[in-house]
Amino acid sequence: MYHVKEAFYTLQGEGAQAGRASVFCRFSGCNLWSGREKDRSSAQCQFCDTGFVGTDGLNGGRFHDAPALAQHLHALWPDSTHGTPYVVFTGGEPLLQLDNALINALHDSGFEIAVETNGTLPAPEGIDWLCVSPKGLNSLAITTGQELKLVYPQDDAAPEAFADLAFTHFLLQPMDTSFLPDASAQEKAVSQATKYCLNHPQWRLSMQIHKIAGFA
Ligand SMILES: C[S@@+](CC[C@H](N)C(=O)[O-])C[C@H]1O[C@@H](n2cnc3c(N)ncnc32)[C@H](O)[C@@H]1O
Ligand SMILES: Nc1nc2[nH]cc(C(=O)O)c2c(=O)[nH]1
Ligand code: SF4
Ligand SMILES: [Mg+2]
Repeated sequence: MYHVKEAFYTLQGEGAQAGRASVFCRFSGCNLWSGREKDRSSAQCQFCDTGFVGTDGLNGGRFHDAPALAQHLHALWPDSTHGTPYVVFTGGEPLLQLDNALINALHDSGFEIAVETNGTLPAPEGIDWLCVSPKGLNSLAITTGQELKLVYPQDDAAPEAFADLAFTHFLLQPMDTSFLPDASAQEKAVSQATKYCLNHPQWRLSMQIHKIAGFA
């Protein structure tokens, strides 16, 4: 059984694939936060910008098997004659639920598969684009992939700790603090990330373009 908070068709807003048409599948649940505000200050990840509790979002629900979820996601892709269908599994933490059966079912229906993960859990084989986004002191179970996208700044996770890992792309994403107690940290995060990328050209700036442009 797969628990999906929401699923929708949009443009990837972050990272090296920003701007690409994508079906997003947001799984319910995370291993670093319950998703409840009362637990945020004691969570292992405290800056999350996402709601992932339950299955009540747009196109969300409980799916009994991989073919059922694959069919549900395929129906959200608008045009099977042009371009390669692209699905982004996110959450919550998608590696709590994504398995070989679902990867095979999506590949069978022609999808290229991307994953956004906190990197603390092992990944199944067959993911085409793996984006790891480290969270504080939580140790990484995944140290290779296409993209290392670090939310910046984080007290316990400096870019230097990840710069030698085997990723193709390295991105710094300014922390969105607009919903946190210190909302004014936002502007500072953008200027600090910009400065870091200028001084360390291995790293690229990742702005969250869906928030700037106002889409999901
Ligand atoms: C909501 S997470 C879900 C996937 C996975 N649990 C993870 O943390 O990578 C999706 C992406 O949003 C990023 N993110 C979460 N909160 C953020 C914030 N306040 N500002 C900027 N990026 C954030 C995460 O680092 C991750 O790259
Ligand atoms: N457009 C858009 N791009 C995204 N990239 C990563 C997202 C996420 O929440 O994982 C996200 C999202 O929620 N929306
Ligand atoms: S690990 Fe990802 S989904 Fe979990 S709380 Fe942190 S940002 Fe949110
Ligand atoms: Mg998001």
